[in-house]
Amino acid sequence: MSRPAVVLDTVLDAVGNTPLIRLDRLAAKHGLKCNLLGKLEYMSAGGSVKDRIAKRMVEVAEKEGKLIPGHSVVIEPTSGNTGIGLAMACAIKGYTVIITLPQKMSLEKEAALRALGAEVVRTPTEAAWDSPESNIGVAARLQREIPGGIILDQYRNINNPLAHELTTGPEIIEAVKNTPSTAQHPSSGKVDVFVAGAGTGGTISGVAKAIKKTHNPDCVVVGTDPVGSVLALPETLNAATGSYIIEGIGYDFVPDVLSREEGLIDSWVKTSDAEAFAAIKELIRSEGMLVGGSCGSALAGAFAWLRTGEGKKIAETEGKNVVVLLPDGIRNYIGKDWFLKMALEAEPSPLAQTIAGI
Ligand SMILES: C=C(NCc1c(COP(=O)(O)O)cnc(C)c1O)C(=O)O
Repeated sequence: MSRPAVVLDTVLDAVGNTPLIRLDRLAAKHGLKCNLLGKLEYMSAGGSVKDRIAKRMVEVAEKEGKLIPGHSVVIEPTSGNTGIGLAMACAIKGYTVIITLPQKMSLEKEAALRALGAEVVRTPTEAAWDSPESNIGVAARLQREIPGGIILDQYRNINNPLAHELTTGPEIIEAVKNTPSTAQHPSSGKVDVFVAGAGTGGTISGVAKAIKKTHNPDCVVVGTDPVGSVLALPETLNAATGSYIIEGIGYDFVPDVLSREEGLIDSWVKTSDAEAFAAIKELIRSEGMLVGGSCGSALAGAFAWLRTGEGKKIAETEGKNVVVLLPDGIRNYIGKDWFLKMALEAEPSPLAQTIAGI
């Protein structure tokens, strides 16, 4: 998996190719006999899984003649990470970029966007997706009014899920296939379960297609969706309403790129902020991975699915490979109250007491 030791042309050549890492300590804490593996997307150049779609959407738009250097203004509604990926590409390629970003999203993401040269327009978090005030509505107005304005549109653009069908999925498959089964780490040699959260749904849809079409049609794909979002199926799962703090996942509409065809996403699990924060704390502490909020949602959803029914059987079977997509890292949230509370809250430890006594 490690990158070839060659000089890369630009940072865009360092997008993706992220590691798939065993979460053995965490699996043991949860009594899992199966393999729990984390796809660590904060190791991508821009810091998240969304780098991949940003790179592909820009490169395809250029090939199609839709992006003209010195003329085009890239405008995108985003919860931040897609924007960072786009701003990274635009910084290199010389396009102006405007990002519409709901107030809820972190200042850290806004700072990264502005450092990359993007203009950032904040929009009300509570605005419905189809209202003129939403980040989608404001982006549409800016595109109409600004000469050369173009929205690459992660919610409809087929290059969103395609980026994952062509890169994220194959990387996961290759990593599992290339890792031999050993006495210490028995492996089925297949991706038996894939768990991911959904925002646009591009990641879970694209990876699921790659795995089921080219590798293991029997892989169980599990989507996780925050309480308050409407992406899960059956719809009855979405009865509870309300807001949530975790960024990047869940919506009040179903994006076009979220594939809902029969047999692609097999199950959905609803997750709460509290479950996500607890899972992040465990993951950081057990595995040393400096992950972001939605990683906790995906992990909490995985643990919930592995506790019941078919999931329980998988959990109790040595060698089964359960892959969890971990979308970004703490860089995006390091100053957020929820993160500071989780990281700094006093936990009486003998060592702390010893230190205090010195
Ligand atoms: C939609 C956007 N982000 C998706 C995202 C997701 C979901 O990825 P999707 O492929 O969009 O379903 C999960 N976690 C984080 C931290 C994310 O940023 C965005 O950045 O505009």
